[in-house]
Amino acid sequence: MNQSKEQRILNFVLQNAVRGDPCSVVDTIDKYCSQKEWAMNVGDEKGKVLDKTVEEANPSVALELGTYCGYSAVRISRLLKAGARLLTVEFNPEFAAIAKQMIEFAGVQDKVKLLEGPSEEIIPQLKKKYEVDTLDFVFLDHWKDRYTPDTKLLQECNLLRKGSVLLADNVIFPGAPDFLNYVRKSPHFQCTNYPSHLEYMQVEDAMEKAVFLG
Ligand SMILES: Nc1ncnc2c1ncn2CCCCCNC(=O)c1cc(-c2ccc(F)cc2)cc(O)c1O
Ligand SMILES: [Mg+2]
Repeated sequence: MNQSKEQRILNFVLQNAVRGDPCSVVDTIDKYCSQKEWAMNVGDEKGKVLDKTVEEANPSVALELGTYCGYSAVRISRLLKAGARLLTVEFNPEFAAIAKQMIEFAGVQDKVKLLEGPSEEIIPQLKKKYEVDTLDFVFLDHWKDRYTPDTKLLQECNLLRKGSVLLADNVIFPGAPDFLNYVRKSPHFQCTNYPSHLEYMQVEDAMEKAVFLG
């Protein structure tokens, strides 16, 4: 049975990156996906915006919606302080299996907890089952039409506190127009737009930061 693209990406990392070195894993995925096969990792240009936002937030507890191959989970967790943790949610079992291996190869498995399932099921479990009080940082990179309902769900579940930082990928392409509308119109969020480009392409894209005001 021939391999999936995600399996080919993982194999390229296992053969070319340095085990235990998250930066080399990130760079190796970018090399493969810019030269061989496009894939929907956040990529290096938007990845630099992600890095700056994570460093500014300096989260103790971070959530990622949409793990895919683990590129942004490795990218985020390499910046976390000692004792901080990233919970990353993946719906697709094949992607989750690839991401688990990617995270372990990068050596960040002690900082990252991979949760398999749909975000709408996992979010309501975060407090009781995963011992989360509130989230300091949330990276939205899953189905674009889930950004708004899941943001509302995070609020309803009291998972946000004054200063919690949401960062959303792809608000231009593929686009998340209702999310932009929702957070920009809401008195509970302070929004900032970061124009960029779709990963590995010259297509316009952007990230949106929405800080919860309480
Ligand atoms: N826990 C959960 N709950 C719900 N859905 C969940 C989930 N966990 C995962 N998913 C399911 C998300 C599937 C991937 C989401 N990301 C995307 O769909 C995405 C697509 C593009 C793209 C751009 C140009 C093109 F021509 C084609 C595609 C680029 C991106 O940066 C993207 O992030
Ligand atoms: Mg994305």
